[in-house]
Amino acid sequence: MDLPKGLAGVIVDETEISSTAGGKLIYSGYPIAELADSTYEEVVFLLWHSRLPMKAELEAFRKELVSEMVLPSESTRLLLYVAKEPQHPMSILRTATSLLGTTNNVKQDEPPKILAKMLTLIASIVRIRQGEPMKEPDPKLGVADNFLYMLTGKKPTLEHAKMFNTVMILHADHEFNASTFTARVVASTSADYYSCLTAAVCALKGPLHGGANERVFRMLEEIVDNDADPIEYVKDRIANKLKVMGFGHRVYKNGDPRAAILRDIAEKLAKETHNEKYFDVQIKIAAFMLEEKGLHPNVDYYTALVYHCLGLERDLFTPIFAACRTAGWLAHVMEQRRESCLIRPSSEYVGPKAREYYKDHYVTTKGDI
Ligand SMILES: CC(=O)SCCNC(=O)CCNC(=O)[C@H](O)C(C)(C)COP(=O)(O)OP(=O)(O)OC[C@H]1O[C@@H](n2cnc3c(N)ncnc32)[C@H](O)[C@@H]1OP(=O)(O)O
Ligand SMILES: O=C([O-])CC(=O)C(=O)O
Repeated sequence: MDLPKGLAGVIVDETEISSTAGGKLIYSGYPIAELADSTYEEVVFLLWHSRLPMKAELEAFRKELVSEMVLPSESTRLLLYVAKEPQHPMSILRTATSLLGTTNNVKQDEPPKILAKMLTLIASIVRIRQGEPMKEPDPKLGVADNFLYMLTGKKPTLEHAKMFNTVMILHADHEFNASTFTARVVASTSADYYSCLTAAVCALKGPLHGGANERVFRMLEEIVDNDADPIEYVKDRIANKLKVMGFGHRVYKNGDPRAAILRDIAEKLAKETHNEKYFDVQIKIAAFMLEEKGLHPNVDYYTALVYHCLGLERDLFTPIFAACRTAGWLAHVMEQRRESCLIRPSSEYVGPKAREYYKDHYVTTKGDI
């Protein structure tokens, strides 16, 4: 049977949350380029309620999210223990997400609290690692602004906050990507929110999915630090059958609509923070990949440089992606729960047939008796 590998192109269910049909990304009907100027909380509201919030609703939602950006003391205590270990922050996040679901006072939490606490978890991992005290959220700021503040310990400028809002919005959802689908499978068994999110974090961690952004910047550093020729570097990877991280996409074969927006932000920030050397390398590699392989940059490619220019360390890039995508994961978990239908596909068995155990067992154990 000719099966589509990795479920490529297979429509497994309906969703009202987002669509990539025709290579265009929309959240609940709105084109991503229009939403990019919004705030993260407005977009989260849209993803969760299928409509834009009224002014008062939005302000109440912002306040609720920001006020919940503190961790229960049990989580902080355990996090202090786990986050001190020299592990990748994505591994710590995996454990910490699960941990969040075991502390009694958040067990029954609803999505706004869970989202706020996921952002705080990631900021806490950073602050603990740096041996710095946690910053309290500023009740006057928005969610993305506060998240950036808590990550870096510095109040962001208006322009940086706006850029970070855009990045968070662009990462908030992407229909049935691998981590979201994972969350939906877990949700379909009626498991709790934290089980769904822990599973989603695990799926996002891999380099073919969310783990690519960190590897993009590792590549840029290797090239710049060694004064290497970017094209020779990439040619070498391709000759060795290695992927060039940040390129290609399962659904966008003619370009990722988010990449153009992110490219502009990366260019502006690179100029402002004197990181043009990385941006120049990115432009050269992007031109080569298109020309030679017909592959376009995906969402991870320019985001890596944006995060670097905002002062964020390379191994935080994927956890920050997880923070942004938590909004989408929760939207899909809620939608899947409403459906209340177990996801359990079928497979075609291609292993050996019609074997006889007693006969084979006699043969395999004969020599041992
Ligand atoms: C948030 C996100 O998850 S966005 C994706 C982030 N991941 C990355 O950036 C990792 C690099 N990219 C990839 O591994 C892939 O492009 C994926 C996994 C994202 C998409 O994979 P698929 O849709 O299955 O495409 P597939 O892997 O079949 O690629 C088709 C062809 O392009 C090649 N190709 C695809 N991406 C790349 C790449 N980044 N570098 C080099 N070659 C590539 C494949 O080797 C394959 O070539 P072949 O036909 O000669 O075997
Ligand atoms: O949709 C996908 O396959 C990958 C993803 O999560 C994204 O591009 O945001």
